[in-house]
Amino acid sequence: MTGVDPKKMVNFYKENCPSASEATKVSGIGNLIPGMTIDDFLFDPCGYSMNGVSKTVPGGYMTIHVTPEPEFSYVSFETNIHHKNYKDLIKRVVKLFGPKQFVVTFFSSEGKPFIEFEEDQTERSYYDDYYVEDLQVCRLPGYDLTYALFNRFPS
Ligand SMILES: C[S@@+](CC[C@H](N)C(=O)[O-])C[C@H]1O[C@@H](n2cnc3c(N)ncnc32)[C@H](O)[C@@H]1O
Repeated sequence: MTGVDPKKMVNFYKENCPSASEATKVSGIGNLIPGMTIDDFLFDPCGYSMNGVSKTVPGGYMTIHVTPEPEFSYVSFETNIHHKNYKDLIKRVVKLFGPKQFVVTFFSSEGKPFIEFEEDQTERSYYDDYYVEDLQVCRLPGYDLTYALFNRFPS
């Protein structure tokens, strides 16, 4: 995610937030995926990283890194935890950070690419306030990789 909303970045500055666990809580990161043991870190003067391991899904993890400086703001999110509805998960992640642009890379070994966007390739698909700028589906041996680039509309 790039061009993230500066108002949503205030929690990732030490002068505004007393601790990493507070940043995890007030930013909403702590509620993204339930049942995680979280190891989080707030850099000085700003910046945030967290790694979470699932208490219930063996080997399940999530990780988030936040670079809040407005000149080059960037947030990454990654998880291997299976979700019935990835569209909903991505929507919730994007809402926490309000980026101007974001990229989704989606790996699936179940023969199911990121279907919600693959179905509508004739016109630009919309996703809340975002449109799909680019969409590529690579069918690789044993898994599919979907790449999608989203831009906020109007940009
Ligand atoms: C969260 S770290 C992670 C960077 C990594 N490239 C990523 O996105 O996975 C980047 C943020 O932490 C801040 N930061 C402060 N001290 C740092 C340090 N010693 N090493 C790395 N980042 C630091 C940077 O200014 C930036 O806002």
